[in-house]
Amino acid sequence: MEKLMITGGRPLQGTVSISGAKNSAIALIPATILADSEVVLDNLPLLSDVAVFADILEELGAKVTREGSQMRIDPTQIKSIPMPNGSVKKLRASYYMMGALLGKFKEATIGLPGGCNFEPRPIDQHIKGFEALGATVTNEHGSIHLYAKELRGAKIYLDVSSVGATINIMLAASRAKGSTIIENAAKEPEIIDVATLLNSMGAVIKGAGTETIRIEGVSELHGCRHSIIPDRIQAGTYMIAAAATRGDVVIDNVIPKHMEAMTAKLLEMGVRIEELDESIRVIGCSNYEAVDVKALVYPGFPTDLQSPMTSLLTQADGVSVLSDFVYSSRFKHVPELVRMGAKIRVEGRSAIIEGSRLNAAKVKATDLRAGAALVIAGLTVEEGITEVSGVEFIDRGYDFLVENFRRLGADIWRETE
Ligand SMILES: CC(=O)N[C@H]1[C@@H](OP(=O)(O)OP(=O)(O)OC[C@H]2O[C@@H](n3ccc(=O)[nH]c3=O)[C@H](O)[C@@H]2O)O[C@H](CO)[C@@H](O)[C@@H]1O
Ligand SMILES: C=C(OP(=O)(O)O)C(=O)O
Repeated sequence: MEKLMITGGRPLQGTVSISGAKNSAIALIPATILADSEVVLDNLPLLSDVAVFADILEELGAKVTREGSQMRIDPTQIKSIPMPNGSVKKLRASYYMMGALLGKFKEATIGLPGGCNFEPRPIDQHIKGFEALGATVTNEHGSIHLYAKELRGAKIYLDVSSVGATINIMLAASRAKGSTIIENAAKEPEIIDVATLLNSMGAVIKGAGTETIRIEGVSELHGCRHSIIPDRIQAGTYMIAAAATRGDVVIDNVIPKHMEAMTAKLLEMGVRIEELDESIRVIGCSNYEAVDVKALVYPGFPTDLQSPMTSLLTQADGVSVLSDFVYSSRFKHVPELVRMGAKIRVEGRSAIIEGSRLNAAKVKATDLRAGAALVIAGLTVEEGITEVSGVEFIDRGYDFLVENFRRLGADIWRETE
């Protein structure tokens, strides 16, 4: 096990380049199962979740070769073997194996997903979608078994606009007979990315990025080459870190449109922002206004940036209220920040944050974004060494985190626990 050691108090300066989006990558890799020839994915992030997914596909019989940020996947030998345990338990997005295998083989057995369990994360909307397409879904000893004699297009209204359910239904419906309409679909940019890949593979998907997605099923899908969109959550994390350390950082290889909710909040706090075509410059200052933030589905403020934002709001003057309307109790970072001297209390789905100076402490990341929040908090501390354990969670979503922060002037390093 490793931990991160941070001597903070240095304003971050320079340029950081953002890699491909985790939440796209881990949907695109299983999507390639549906193809009947090689798919090449470019701009892949070097994350533990991506490595685990490559292992899962290899276990099923795919040939996976990786060179830097490119992955070539030859799915021609894949079989739908039951995967009740093992790698699928290591990550949340293993649920995409259900949609992909059901679409291709009409049958799958997959263990319930693992990943960051900051609160119960049901998959009832995924199941509802598969059943609407004609599958029988049973839960046997913690594994989901799916079977369909034939998949038929259907109209599916999602009770919550779930990212995972929207993508999973797109995967299965791409190979169903007839038309599927998803209403109240999630609109996150990663959904457009998955639809773009599937369409390049020969699928017929319209409306991705809106609340109504139409899918005309096709009988086969072929290989293609696809470049993954930049990771808006990594980008937002570095924007927050730049502001929190009162630094001056250019965040490169981003789509500024994807960052609007983040940018708007930073501007409201008094942070200076300069936008170019594919980069955003964040210039911090000595005093920030307290603001209220509501984490919502896209294009609202992302729940995945809620924890890092909590750390920044400890640096504002006055009281901020940060509410999460996607995950009501995603506050495992709060007790750890309190150990660092933060004045935060949680009331219902909100964190009430009073500006305060943070001090060095030994803290523990219990999920990915809680980890990012603790690193940002550590970067603001002027005396002593902050120790963040639970690095394996952080490695799920941030490649080259230490290298990137060091290049920006931070004093941060890994140590074995
Ligand atoms: C791999 C991936 O892309 N992960 C992201 C994805 O997770 P994930 O796809 O798991 O999140 P969802 O969009 O499905 O969840 C949104 C909300 O819907 C609820 N819900 C979801 C599905 C369901 O069947 N029933 C149900 O009630 C959840 O409990 C949550 O309150 O979107 C989340 C919300 O933007 C992000 O935090 C995650 O980083
Ligand atoms: C919660 C997250 O990811 P996952 O859904 O993969 O656990 C995240 O990226 O913040």
